[in-house]
Amino acid sequence: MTKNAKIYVAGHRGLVGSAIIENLEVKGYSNIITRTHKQLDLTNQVEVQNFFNVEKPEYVILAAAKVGGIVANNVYRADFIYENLMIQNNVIHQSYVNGVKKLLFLGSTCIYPKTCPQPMKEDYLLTDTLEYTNEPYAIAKIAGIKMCESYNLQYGTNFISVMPTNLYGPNDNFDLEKSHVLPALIRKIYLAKLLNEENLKAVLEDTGFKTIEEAKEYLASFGVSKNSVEIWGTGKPRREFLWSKDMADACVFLMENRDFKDTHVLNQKEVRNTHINIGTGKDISIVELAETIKEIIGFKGDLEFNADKPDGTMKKLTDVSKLNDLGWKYNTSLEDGIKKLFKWYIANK
Ligand SMILES: NC(=O)C1=CN([C@@H]2O[C@H](COP(=O)(O)OP(=O)(O)OC[C@H]3O[C@@H](n4cnc5c(N)ncnc54)[C@H](OP(=O)(O)O)[C@@H]3O)[C@@H](O)[C@H]2O)C=CC1
Ligand SMILES: C[C@H]1O[C@H](OP(=O)(O)OP(=O)(O)OC[C@H]2O[C@@H](n3cnc4c(=O)[nH]c(N)nc43)[C@H](O)[C@@H]2O)[C@@H](O)[C@@H](O)C1=O
Repeated sequence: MTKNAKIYVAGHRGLVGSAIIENLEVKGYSNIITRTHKQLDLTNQVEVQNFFNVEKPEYVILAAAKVGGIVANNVYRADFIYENLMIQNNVIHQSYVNGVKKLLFLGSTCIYPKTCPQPMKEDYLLTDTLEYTNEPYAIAKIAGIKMCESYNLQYGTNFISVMPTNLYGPNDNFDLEKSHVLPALIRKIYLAKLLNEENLKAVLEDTGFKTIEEAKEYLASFGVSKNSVEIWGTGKPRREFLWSKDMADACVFLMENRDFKDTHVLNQKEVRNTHINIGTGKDISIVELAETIKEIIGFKGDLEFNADKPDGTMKKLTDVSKLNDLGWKYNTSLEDGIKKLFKWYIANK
């Protein structure tokens, strides 16, 4: 990629897209194009076709998607499969039609089987059944990988699929129902601390309610009170977390250094080199994560585990040897990342 190459970053206001824009700008890329969801609905085939016809991007980073935590995935199952399939079908196909030189598609580690051997190697894709809570989303993501693979094989395109582990960072979603665990716990534990300190003005500012009774009732429905915070599930599942800016650095590194034109077929049926994991290679239990966040925020109350909420996959740890062998490693420790995100939340909420 030359520094003035025309690069379209889809989903530039999101957690991943915003980090990718920042990384590209720091590295000197000067011709980045973006559209908000309102300006260009990527589920709309005609709008996407017109956009590509007019703009003719040379490179595409597809970070736009319907994204959410375990409960959002489980409840809004139809939206997750429909919107993700439509977005990726439109963008990947128009990238082929318009001669895009390289496209990066973002999948997720939920594409691997529910009881996958750990750490999860790229080759474990489609070796067993998926975790049910996020099956529609995972199936859409697998379709995206297979679409890139198929276009590479049939049309000689250079479409790269990456499978990032659980991400967190600036512009994360802090919604108490729909977000992922890390931002959810930062916000819940912070609000419990504010209640505990009787800092009611800050509670109202954060929640947007007019009266403290309304705010307390709302927070109680998510298990947040001055003495305790509810943690979904048993706390036993293990997750691997990567700081979004490290993830963005890995994506740009791959755009600059990796060709997926060499996707190849083994024995006429087995395909290798279709996607690559992005992670740290280190995991932590949800109990340990909650304790760490509690310590960083300075909340003295209890953590209460609600086993009526889903645990999801019990362990998701990526094998990152492929990426490490290419010369990329993560930078930010989980503790530093949580401190930075808490600071970001206070400044931007
Ligand atoms: N967050 C995580 O832990 C992980 C994320 N990923 C993947 O990374 C990618 C980015 O996720 P993340 O940054 O977290 O998600 P966010 O929800 O933070 O951002 C998603 C972006 O997509 C845009 N978008 C959604 N629907 C449409 C649409 N129909 N048309 C146009 N734009 C749309 C949104 O635009 P707007 O803001 O304008 O609504 C938003 O900018 C996804 O593919 C996701 O699967 C993979 C692994 C983990
Ligand atoms: C990125 C990834 O994200 C999702 O999968 P997930 O890893 O299960 O994501 P999660 O962050 O929501 O939960 C992780 C664990 O944490 C527990 N947990 C405790 N307390 C809260 C809590 O308050 N909120 C949330 N969200 N989870 C909580 C929760 O019960 C679970 O055991 C998928 O959408 C999937 O498709 C995907 O790709």
